[in-house]
Amino acid sequence: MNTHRVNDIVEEFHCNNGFSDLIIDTKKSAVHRKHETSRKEDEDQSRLPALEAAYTNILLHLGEDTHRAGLLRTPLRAAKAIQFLTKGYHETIDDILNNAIFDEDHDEMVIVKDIDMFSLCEHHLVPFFGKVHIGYIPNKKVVGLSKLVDIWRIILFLSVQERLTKQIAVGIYEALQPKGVAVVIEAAHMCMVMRGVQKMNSRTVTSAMLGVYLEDLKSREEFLTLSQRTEQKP
Ligand SMILES: Nc1nc2c(ncn2[C@@H]2O[C@H](COP(=O)(O)OP(=O)(O)OP(=O)(O)O)[C@@H](O)[C@H]2O)c(=O)[nH]1
Ligand SMILES: [Zn+2]
Repeated sequence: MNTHRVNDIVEEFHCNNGFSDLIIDTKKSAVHRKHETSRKEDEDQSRLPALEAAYTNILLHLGEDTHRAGLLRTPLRAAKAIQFLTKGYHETIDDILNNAIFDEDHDEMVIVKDIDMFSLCEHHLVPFFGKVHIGYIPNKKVVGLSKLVDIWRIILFLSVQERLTKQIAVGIYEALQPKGVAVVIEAAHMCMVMRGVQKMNSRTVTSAMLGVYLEDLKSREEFLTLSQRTEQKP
């Protein structure tokens, strides 16, 4: 594998996207993490009144009566909901994977597929959602399978599907240093379903490949075949 090439791709990704400290973090101590979590909870709390006021304003500009019973607590609820739906800003792939990486002499492909995902389209602030398939080829280290599923929690923020796909691949690559990482996302964009072109059944498929998946066609094909295969139910 051409390690330099992968490192260049990873570095370029950080430079172009400017959120290296968002998702790919250097190893942090547990105490540091706890401290950061409570600092971010305080930050969220302090931002609630402004968000609440903003939602009141939106409702007013939609011509709503913000004093009617059904809407009285809506701005606060909506403010808390948007904070939840963007809570990925506060967590990193390293936070999720780091405690469950262990030594294992396994060098065959591992695939976890059909992971439910939700995110918000940064153009229209509406959801896109679907499935993530993740494959990696270990390099003496494997990660707890449920931790890969947990990645759905940290991809809650404003994004576009292509960037998000690469972000997951780069995050796993940096945390696990495997021989290769492959990520595919298949998602429906509500901005194309509920408005715009109104295509109910359109799906967007994006992929990101790093390490051996970049150069070895067989590994890439094996991942794509296995991740797309629908199992027959007994
Ligand atoms: N590449 C990419 N495009 C996206 C994603 N989410 C939304 N879009 C597109 O972003 C584009 C924004 O285009 P604009 O013309 O600026 O906005 P718009 O007038 O609201 O576009 P329409 O959605 O076509 O009505 C649209 O083509 C959307 O379909 C995404 O994750 N990736
Ligand atoms: Zn959109």
